[in-house]
Amino acid sequence: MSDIEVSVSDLTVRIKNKTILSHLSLQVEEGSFHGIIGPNGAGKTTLFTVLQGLRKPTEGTVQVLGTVPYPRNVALLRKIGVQPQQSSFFPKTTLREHLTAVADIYEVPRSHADELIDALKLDHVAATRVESLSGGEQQRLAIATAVIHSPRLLFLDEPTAALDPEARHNLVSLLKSSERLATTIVYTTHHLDEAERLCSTVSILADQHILVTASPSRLIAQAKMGSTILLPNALQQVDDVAQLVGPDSVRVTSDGLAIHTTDTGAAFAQLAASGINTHQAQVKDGSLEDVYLRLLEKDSVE
Ligand SMILES: Nc1ncnc2c1ncn2[C@@H]1O[C@H](COP(=O)(O)OP(=O)(O)OP(=O)(O)O)[C@@H](O)[C@H]1O
Repeated sequence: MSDIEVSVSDLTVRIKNKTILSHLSLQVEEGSFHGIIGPNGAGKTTLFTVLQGLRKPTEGTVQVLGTVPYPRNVALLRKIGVQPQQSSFFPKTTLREHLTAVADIYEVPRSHADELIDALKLDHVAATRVESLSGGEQQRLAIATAVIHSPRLLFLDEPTAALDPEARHNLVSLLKSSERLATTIVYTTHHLDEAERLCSTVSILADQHILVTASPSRLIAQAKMGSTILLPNALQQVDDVAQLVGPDSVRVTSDGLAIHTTDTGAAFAQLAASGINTHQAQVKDGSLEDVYLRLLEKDSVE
């Protein structure tokens, strides 16, 4: 069994008499890529500030790498990595000068800067001033800054926010080879496709606490979401299909008939036996986004 790198038990955070987090519990295992996902204002950043020792818990216990992060613990700071805001880069320096200065502050060899420039594909802009970098390059520099001292645990708060699709794709591919960055990564995102691709474990934060923690595949399997079969050439047979699978399981979409099923094999056999046109049919399995939306819907009803 892996060690627990972050352990939060019954955490409540109140800011100016407003309860932001209430009775929240969370465990992050060593070696995991742990995503915290939740709606805007759910308290993800607040949770990060508590884990990083920037905010005192109102109630509950928090341990990070076996120690209490608040009040700020210098020994712990050397073992964790936090991506800085772009406004925290040293002004007027080039990318390489910035990273070298951070290496000096942490008293690690300056060669770390060059290794990260290479690993994060920043060679072509190493001599560019930090304020002239593109959004994607600044985001990669922020990650390099966070990991230059080889932290065990890395916190990334929406690292791919505000990136164009190509820059986001490139950063996600980089994060996927995360063993270069840190042993354990805790990150937040609003891109659920990205979380499904990257995370070994996902926690859903809503209604002031963690609703569920599991691997994306387990969450999808447990939710028994079923699959959607898209039939682009069967629009004229909508009545026959509705009779066959039930009217609640079929929808007319601009791309064709969409059938919801929990047994794709049986559904195809049934459609073929009834002469439904299955030419160019596509199957889409349930996604983390489907599970998330369903959970939040249920949570708001309860
Ligand atoms: N210093 C503060 N004073 C007052 N309210 C605060 C403070 N910090 C956070 N909050 C409130 O706490 C709630 C949670 O904010 P937080 O930034 O942690 O959410 P989040 O999940 O990170 O949101 P997002 O996904 O939009 O970034 C919000 O309602 C926010 O307004």
